[in-house]
Amino acid sequence: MTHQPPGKPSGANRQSGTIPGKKGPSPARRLALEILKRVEEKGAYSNYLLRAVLDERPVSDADRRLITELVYGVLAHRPYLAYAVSQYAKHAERLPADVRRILYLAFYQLLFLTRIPPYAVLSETLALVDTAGFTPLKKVVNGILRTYLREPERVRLPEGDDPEALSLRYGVPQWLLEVWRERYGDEELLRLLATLDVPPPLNFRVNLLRVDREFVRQSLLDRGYTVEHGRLVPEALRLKGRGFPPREFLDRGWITIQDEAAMFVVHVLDPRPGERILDCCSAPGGKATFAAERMRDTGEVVAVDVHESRVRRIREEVERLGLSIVVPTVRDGRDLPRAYGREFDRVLVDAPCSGLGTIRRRPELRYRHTPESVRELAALQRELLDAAAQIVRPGGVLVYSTCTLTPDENEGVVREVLARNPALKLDEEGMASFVPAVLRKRIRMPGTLEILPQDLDVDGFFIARFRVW
Ligand SMILES: C[S@@+](CC[C@H](N)C(=O)[O-])C[C@H]1O[C@@H](n2cnc3c(N)ncnc32)[C@H](O)[C@@H]1O
Repeated sequence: MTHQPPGKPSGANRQSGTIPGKKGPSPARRLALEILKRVEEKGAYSNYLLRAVLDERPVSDADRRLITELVYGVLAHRPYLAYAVSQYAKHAERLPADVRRILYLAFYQLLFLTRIPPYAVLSETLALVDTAGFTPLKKVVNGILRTYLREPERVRLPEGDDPEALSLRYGVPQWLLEVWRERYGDEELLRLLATLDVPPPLNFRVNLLRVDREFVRQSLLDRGYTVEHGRLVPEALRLKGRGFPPREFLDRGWITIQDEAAMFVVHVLDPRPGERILDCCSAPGGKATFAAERMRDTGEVVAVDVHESRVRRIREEVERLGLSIVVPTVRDGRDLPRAYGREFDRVLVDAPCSGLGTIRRRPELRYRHTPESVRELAALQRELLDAAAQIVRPGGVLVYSTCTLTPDENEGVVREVLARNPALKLDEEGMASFVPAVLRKRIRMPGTLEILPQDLDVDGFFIARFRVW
């Protein structure tokens, strides 16, 4: 996703004339279009959908990489691509949504993936217009692309650091840029944007109940993977680039794909063997199952989620990992005090949030949220925390985490919940004991921690650790 200035097309690409595109489009472009449509129209998460599609369709490694690059790139740079298309099409907004998507795919390749020759982009795009059922619009699309090839200088990446330029250059909405600039200042904001603009490593944890981390690392090295140790937790490994670990490692329950900052949340919760833990928003079970692994599968982890279909995912994960102490439970987290007394040693509220710390993996989130949706999520998070605080045993631990970077959620929620729950205290010492030196500067409110992607190349996360008295 690194930005490159629009490339000048070669002479061969400037010729106009017959419309290419007699062959069918490559499977990569067809699948990329299908995924983009489902993300935009059905609200699917791009990272889950990509993984599912790539799992079920037989595509080559090269195509996997291209599909991933196209889907993430188009989702991340939609405003810039829309602006680029509008420079060559008078009424682009009147084109059917699928044809616009096809044009975004084309312009993403022309502007960002300059290794793909423009004539290949042209013929692939026209073939895609055909198979998508828009043959009558082939001439229009051909005209738009050929005009670009003749006059590429009409579209320019804006320079300068004003919000409009940054927004187009990095694909982050202006309201969010303002929030981040106010919170982090100019320098840190630019570091954050630069990090969000490059593909993240793929992190996963090793199930130490089944296999040793070094064994997994060595097995991957033997198969030609570039694999490193994690930087925050001892169970973590990371793959460089957009590679994916072998399917059988997952099937055998050896590993679980999870960002390292998410793993770190479980370290801060610090569940111990034999304890009773409740995870109040737990699907698909990433943290609940990690808690069980760290508890050596003794004690109990009640894994609650409000969505039945998502609780099914927890069950599948529990089975895959061979765990016995996780109890998947369908319930609204706000109703917990009706079902339980003050009986849990530790409770985790890994709350539904705007997810803006994960936009490298789910680029679409940046355009799904607004200041209003953030405020609504913050209100839900407060309710969930209020309820969770009532089922922690006296002296027990409550952890609140999100994978987002907005102060209305996160610190804003902590402040309000503290103000109305005298039984809750931020656990400043406990939190500090988990935080490595490199992250100490991110403790703004003692007892809480904000992790930024540029710190350790992980997702952006917020974690607060409370004691309940
Ligand atoms: C950030 S995700 C949890 C991720 C999970 N902890 C993990 O590590 O795999 C938030 C979850 O909250 C659930 N959720 C949303 N509203 C809820 C509510 N009122 N009560 C319980 N769960 C809720 C969503 O279904 C979603 O699965």
